[in-house]
Amino acid sequence: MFASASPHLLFGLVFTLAVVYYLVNHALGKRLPPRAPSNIPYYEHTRGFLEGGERLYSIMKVHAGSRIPIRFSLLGGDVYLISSPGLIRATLYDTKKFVAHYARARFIQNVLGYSKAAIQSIEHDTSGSAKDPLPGSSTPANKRILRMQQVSTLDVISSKDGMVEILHQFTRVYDQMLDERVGGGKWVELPDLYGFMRYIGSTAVITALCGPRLLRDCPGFLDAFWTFDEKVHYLHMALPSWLNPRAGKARAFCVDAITKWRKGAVDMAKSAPYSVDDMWNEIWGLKAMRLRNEMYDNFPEIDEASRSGADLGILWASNDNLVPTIFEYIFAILRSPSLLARCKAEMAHARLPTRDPSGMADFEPSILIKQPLLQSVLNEVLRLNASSLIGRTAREDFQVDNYTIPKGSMALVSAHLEHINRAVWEARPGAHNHPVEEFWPERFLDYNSLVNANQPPSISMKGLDGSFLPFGLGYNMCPGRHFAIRTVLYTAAKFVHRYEVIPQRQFCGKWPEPQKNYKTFGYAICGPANQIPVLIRQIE
Ligand code: HEM
Repeated sequence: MFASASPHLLFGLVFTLAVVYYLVNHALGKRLPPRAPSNIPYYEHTRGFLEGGERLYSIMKVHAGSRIPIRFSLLGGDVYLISSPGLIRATLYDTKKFVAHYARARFIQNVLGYSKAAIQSIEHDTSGSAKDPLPGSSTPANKRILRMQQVSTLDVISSKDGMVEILHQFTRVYDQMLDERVGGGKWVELPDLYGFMRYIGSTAVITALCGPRLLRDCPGFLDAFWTFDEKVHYLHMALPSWLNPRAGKARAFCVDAITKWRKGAVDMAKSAPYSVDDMWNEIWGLKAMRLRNEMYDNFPEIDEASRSGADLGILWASNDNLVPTIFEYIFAILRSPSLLARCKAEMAHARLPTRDPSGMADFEPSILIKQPLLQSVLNEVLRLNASSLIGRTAREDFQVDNYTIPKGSMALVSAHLEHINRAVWEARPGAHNHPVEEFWPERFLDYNSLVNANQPPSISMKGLDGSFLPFGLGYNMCPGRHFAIRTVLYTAAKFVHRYEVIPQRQFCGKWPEPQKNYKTFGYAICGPANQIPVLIRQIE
């Protein structure tokens, strides 16, 4: 009875709220942006946002290149899709007009399971995360949680020392696991290259951030983590847990494991003192994880489960984009022998004298990131696969031509839609023969400014401000981007030098055409839809 009555009640309530909202805005004379057409108003778009994946992709993709905001009416309120480079710059660069933390708060409450009391500490902080509080904020310094999160966590991750340490820990674990599983020179069958890389990659990222204990003490963590990852869009809509019990169960499993891990760290730190200068140790992993725990001690209203939910958020943000990007990058160059050869030639500039007794090739990340083709391929992989919806909240009414996005509304920017805007991408020099759907490794190279034909082309991002945004834009853009870019290039350089990989027989020796998995559309890099069975052997 309850099960059948409650959706109708919910629908009735939300419908009434939506009508009131519309009438109030109309009475105030505001002209809202046009509503995205739908066959069944409210239901169709709500369903798209709920189900996420292909359905969400299909209701959004028709608006690629729109020059005015589009309104999606959901049960629960409107959201505005912002498109076109100028509007995107206005939305994402100006933190006085649009702020990130209300969208983040909604995410951590619904997806990460923050308690109501804990979420209030964020909602009541009107000061923003920058050093200087936002104008008009009266939040006292000791309640500036957004700023404290920035300093304890995001600044450490994005600092040079932090980045170097995470990269070091990541590659140490990654290489060791590759060695154990596919080292030794014999052909090894892998039923799915992506599944294999996802397992190794997420083990390495989580160890780099939390040290070895979390995964060692909780062997089921990775399975639960990737199930949670698939359900993020569902949790975000805050529907009753009985509608999708797997989502809540996967999150609860991860949160419990993180709580045990953090309690273990606090206990161990009492008997095995560490240096506060340690950027990484086995107790806490990266310094940021210790600092954020100390920070939460200032906020008694943030209970243990909420702290663990927030830590789960850091693990999610660091894995869900990076891990599929490493795969997509390696897969893109493995599939084309000529591209592989050209990438290897650029990787050679960064090759270091071998330090490893096994003779394993080593590379200098700071040189890899300067190689034009390697960068162009990475940008092209990100262009085609990034799918994040970047959320901001309007602090004041935002006027676009005759339309108003009302104060307090949620604005969304879709990285993917901007990345397939023909008006921008196909107008770039040399791109008229390369439609936006095509993977064109040279898309970001500038052949036009070459003085002579022997000179290698350089990378060009000209005209792309507001159009290329795999890591977001502005003050709140991804703090892990420097680490991510180095990690992808470094891991790929080692992988393609050390291993030979061939597709298994069902593809008759040919690589399958990449098929995208849209399940995580809106949140993360879209990985492959199908399993890719391969044979792999160590050659160096
Ligand atoms: C290819 C890899 C990655 C991509 C494409 C990516 C993309 C993004 C995007 C689009 C955002 C939202 C930015 C905005 O709102 O403007 C974001 C936020 C974030 N990313 Fe990344 N990311 C990647 C890797 C990483 C890594 C490796 C880490 C950690 C080591 C990380 C940590 C974070 C965190 C903590 C946030 C939230 C920041 C905040 O709350 O302000 N990301 N990322």
